[in-house]
Amino acid sequence: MTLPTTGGFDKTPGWLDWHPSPSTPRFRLPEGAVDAHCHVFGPGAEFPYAPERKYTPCDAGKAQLFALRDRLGFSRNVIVQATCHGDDNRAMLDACRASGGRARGVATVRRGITDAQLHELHEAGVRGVRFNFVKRLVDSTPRDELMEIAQRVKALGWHVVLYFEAPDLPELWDFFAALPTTVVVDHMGRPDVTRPVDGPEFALFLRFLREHPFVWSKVTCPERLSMAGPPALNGETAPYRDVIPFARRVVEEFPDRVLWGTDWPHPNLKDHMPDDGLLVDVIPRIAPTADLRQRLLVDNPMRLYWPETAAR
Ligand SMILES: O=C(O)c1cc(C(=O)O)oc(=O)c1
Repeated sequence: MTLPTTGGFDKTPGWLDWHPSPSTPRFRLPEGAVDAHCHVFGPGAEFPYAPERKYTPCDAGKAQLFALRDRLGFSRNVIVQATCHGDDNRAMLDACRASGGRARGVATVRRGITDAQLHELHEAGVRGVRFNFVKRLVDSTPRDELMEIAQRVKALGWHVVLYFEAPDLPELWDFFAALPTTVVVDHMGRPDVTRPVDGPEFALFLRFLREHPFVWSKVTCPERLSMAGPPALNGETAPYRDVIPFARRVVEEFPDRVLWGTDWPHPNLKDHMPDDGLLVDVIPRIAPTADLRQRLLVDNPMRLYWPETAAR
């Protein structure tokens, strides 16, 4: 068991480190399953955190990520650029390159990036860019710049990953709807799960998916969205009961446009750090049939990130 380092950086006060000894999941993942949302942090001594970051994490490097992948039973990872690295994609690219083709990436880029640099990212395994609208994580989201980037990456066959919170969807709707390529929403657009799953807020998110067939959703982060728990700790077999109906609704209505991921190493959790093995055991509760699980964990992420080898 290795404990996380920080590479000389001071962690944000109250920072929760990744779980040191996740349990082996009881649920057996289908062959070829993809963890389609995870991050690497540093290590800070090799890949320093960005000056403009809003938090300083513990290190969570590629070796730990690949060890977790193997322990949980995943075949592949999609590594999403974390905001603590700004638009310095080196840690994520290094992990993709070291994965032997088993990791693809989602980058953060700015307008000044050249075509040659974009091609370099593609060579390393990047297949998307992330636009972040969560105010506690980024300072600005210039829409003309984002639209320009979206147009450029469309030409490479990439998609756009969006991170926003449910109350902001009405205001962002038209901009999102105008994006020219496939769109993947992080963490179901962060619904308030104390509200009814049939209520107006989540209905708007479902309508957004229904009216825009190019929009996908990650059914991720019950540990982040849950208000009532119980947490995925100490062998709990039915954690995060309040989030399950939301994720299940999305999986059942849009089975070909959903992705699942661990969100390891779970940045900015305040309350508890989940046991990632127990988090994997949530999957059959949100995707109750083998067919839904095959699409969620294998077919959909393969189509988006490894289209050259996807079966269907
Ligand atoms: O909610 C968060 O704090 C969070 C942060 C990041 C990031 O810093 O990139 O990514 C996530 O998926 C979630």
